Amino acid sequence: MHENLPTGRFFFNRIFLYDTHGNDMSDNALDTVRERITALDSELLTLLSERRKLTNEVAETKIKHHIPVRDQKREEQLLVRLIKEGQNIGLDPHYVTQIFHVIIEDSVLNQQAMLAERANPGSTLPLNRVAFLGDKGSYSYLATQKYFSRRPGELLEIGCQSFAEIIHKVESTEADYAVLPIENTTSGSINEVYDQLQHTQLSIIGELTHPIRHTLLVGTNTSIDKIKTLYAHPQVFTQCSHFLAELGNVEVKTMDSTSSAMLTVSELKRDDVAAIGSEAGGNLYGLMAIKSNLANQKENHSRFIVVARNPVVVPLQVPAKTTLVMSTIQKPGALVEALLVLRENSINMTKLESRPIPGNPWEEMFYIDVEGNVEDGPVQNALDALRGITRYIKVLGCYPSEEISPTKVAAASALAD
Ligand SMILES: C=C(O[C@@H]1C=C(C(=O)O)C=C[C@H]1O)C(=O)O
Repeated sequence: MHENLPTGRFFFNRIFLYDTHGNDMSDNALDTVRERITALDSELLTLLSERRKLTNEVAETKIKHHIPVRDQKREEQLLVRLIKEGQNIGLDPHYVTQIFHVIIEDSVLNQQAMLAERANPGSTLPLNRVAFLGDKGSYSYLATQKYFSRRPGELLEIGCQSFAEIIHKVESTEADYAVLPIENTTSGSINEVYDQLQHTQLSIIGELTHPIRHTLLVGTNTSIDKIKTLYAHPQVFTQCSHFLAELGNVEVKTMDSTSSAMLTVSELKRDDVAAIGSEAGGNLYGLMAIKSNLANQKENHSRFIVVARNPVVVPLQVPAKTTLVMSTIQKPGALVEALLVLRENSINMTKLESRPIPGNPWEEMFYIDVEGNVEDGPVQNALDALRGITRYIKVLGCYPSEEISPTKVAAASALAD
C-alpha cells in the first residue's frame, strides 16, 4: 500500500506520511531527514566553491605558460570516471553528465574571464556602470547580473527605455558598458539592435547566452481563465504566440520592457491582468507565476552582446569570436565571393544577418560573426582579402566566445549501457 514515493493523506484531520519502505515519516521524522538534506546541500555548495577556487588556480598556470583554457581531453577523462563512479553508487549517467556539464561550463567561463581581465589590465573598473533595457527583473537585467558576476568591480545598473538610449549612455560616458539582446532562438534577430550597431563607434567586447523562461505572472490570487489583459514586451509576444492563440480573447498590451509589464501588473493589483516575464524577475515585484514554459520552443535562449567605448584584446588561449559589418560591391555573386574568403582561411561563420541601409533602397549591410581572433593570422588574412573586394568593412569587435559546447563522452555512454 505504501510502496511508492512518500505519500500524504488526510485522515481525521491528521496527515500521515510514509517513506518508500512504509515507515512513519510524520512530524519529527520528516524534520530530521530534511535537516540532513539541508546540511548536505550546504556541503555541496562549499565543495562547488572550493572546486571553483582550484580551477582559478589552474587558470593562473595557464596564464603563465600560455596554455589554452579549454582542455576537452581532460574533460572527457573526468566525465568518464565520474559517470562510472556515479553508476557504482546508483546515480544514472545522464544525471551525472548534466550536472558536470554545468560545473565545467562555469569553470571555463570563469577562467576565460580571468584571462581576458589580465590581457586588458587598465580596463578593470572598481564600478561597472551598465546600461540595459528595462529595470530590475527584465531579461536584460538578469543577463547583466550574470555577465558581471564573473568580473571584478561593483555593478551599477542603469535601466533604459530604448536601445538608442542604452547606446547613448555609453557614448556619452554616463555608462561604461551596455548589454543588448541580439538574437533569440525562437524569434530570431533583434533588428533594432543591428540597426543601432550601424551608426555607433562602440565595440563589442563580450557575449553571453541566457535562458529565457517565460511565465505568466499575476499580482493577486487568480486563475488563467479570469485574465482579460496581458502586458509584455513585443518580442515576448512573438516568442509566446502559440500560448496567446490558445488563450483566445485576451487583450494584449505591449510595453517597453518586461520589467515595465511586471511593474504595471503589480501596481494594478487586479485579478484580471497578468504579465509575461521570468519567475525570478516577477519575484522582485511580488508577482506569482501561475503558468510556466510559455515560449513556442522549449529551448528558448537569447544571445546578448556587451559593448564598450574601447575594444578589448582577447588572449589567444581563449576561444574568440569576431563580428564584422560590411557592404559588398553591387555585382552578382559579391556576397558569395566574400564568404569564400572565409572558407579559404578555414574560418567558421556562426551568423550572417542582413539589414537595409537607410537611404539606399535594396542595398544591404551584412553582419557576420566568425570564430577567430582578430589578432590571429587567419582572421587578419581574411580581413585583408575582404578589404579588397567590399565597398565598406569594419570590425565591430573581437571578444571571448561564451558558447561552451559540452564535451561528448562516447566511451562513457557505452559504459552506461
Ligand atoms: C580546470 C581546468 O580547465 C577546464 C575546466 C575543467 C574542469 O572544470 O574540470 C577541465 C578542463 C578544462 O577544459 C583544467 O584544465 O584542469
